[in-house]
Amino acid sequence: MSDTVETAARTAPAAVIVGIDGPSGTGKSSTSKAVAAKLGMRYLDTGAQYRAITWWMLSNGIDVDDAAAVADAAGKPEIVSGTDPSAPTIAVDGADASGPIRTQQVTAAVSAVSAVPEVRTRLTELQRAIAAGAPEGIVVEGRDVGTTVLPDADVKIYLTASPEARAARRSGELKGKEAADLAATQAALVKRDAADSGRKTSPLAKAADAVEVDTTELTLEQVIECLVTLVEEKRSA
Ligand SMILES: Nc1ncnc2c1ncn2[C@@H]1O[C@H](COP(=O)(O)OP(=O)(O)OP(=O)(O)O)[C@@H](O)[C@H]1O
Ligand SMILES: Nc1ccn([C@@H]2O[C@H](COP(=O)(O)O)[C@@H](O)[C@H]2O)c(=O)n1
Repeated sequence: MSDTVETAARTAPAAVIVGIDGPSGTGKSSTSKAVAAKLGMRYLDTGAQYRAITWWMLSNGIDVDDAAAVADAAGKPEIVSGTDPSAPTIAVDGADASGPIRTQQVTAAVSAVSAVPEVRTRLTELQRAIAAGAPEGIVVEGRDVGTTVLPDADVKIYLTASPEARAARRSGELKGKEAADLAATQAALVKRDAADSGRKTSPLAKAADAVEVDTTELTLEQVIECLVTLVEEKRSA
């Protein structure tokens, strides 16, 4: 081995796998993307994949409350995630789905679809394959990354925040668009969390070895800094 190659091998940061879970609106996407971008890692939004399959079900006339029908169709759509943290993408059957998956209709239906075991099996396999194919390391965010998808992840984070803070953040996003009032936003968040935590298969839960970070009183920048420090400690260990 030449000196240059030897030095590069010694100084290259370890490719770590980071799992970030937590309830809706706690800041998983914003912080995961920023941490991955800062550290030169890939980024995977598993929620976008559940939204994508939900959008496909709705677009193809599948009754999302009919678990058997959803299970039968679970293998049909092709879901492709792009993992560049500065421009993550999601495509269904070759078409960009990044806009349609964020509609209220999809948000209202996604918990019913994500509760179906056949859907979870399909997407969990896809998520593991994407993580295994990321030599730079990857930040994967969702609801069951630390408990089920990547139980051997090097760093596990569980983000929380009060329902009031989460609703205020979300209402800020909606301002001028849908003018959702704070109470309705909070009720919708709490309802989705209850469904996601209460399902039988792989519910939203904190892994026993996850570090819990309450972001209620923290700015986005403070959360990013905290997570970058945790990942860097692991990479240099
Ligand atoms: N610590 C913070 N302080 C203030 N605003 C924040 C903080 N973290 C995130 N936000 C803002 O809150 C909103 C929700 O954040 P984000 O989409 O990252 O949450 P999430 O956990 O991924 O939500 P979901 O699970 O519903 O996709 C965004 O507008 C984001 O900019
Ligand atoms: N690992 C995951 C990730 C997401 N879900 C389901 O998808 C919904 C949408 O997630 P967002 O992060 O985009 O809000 C979420 O409410 C869950 O129903 C999941 O089950 N597992």
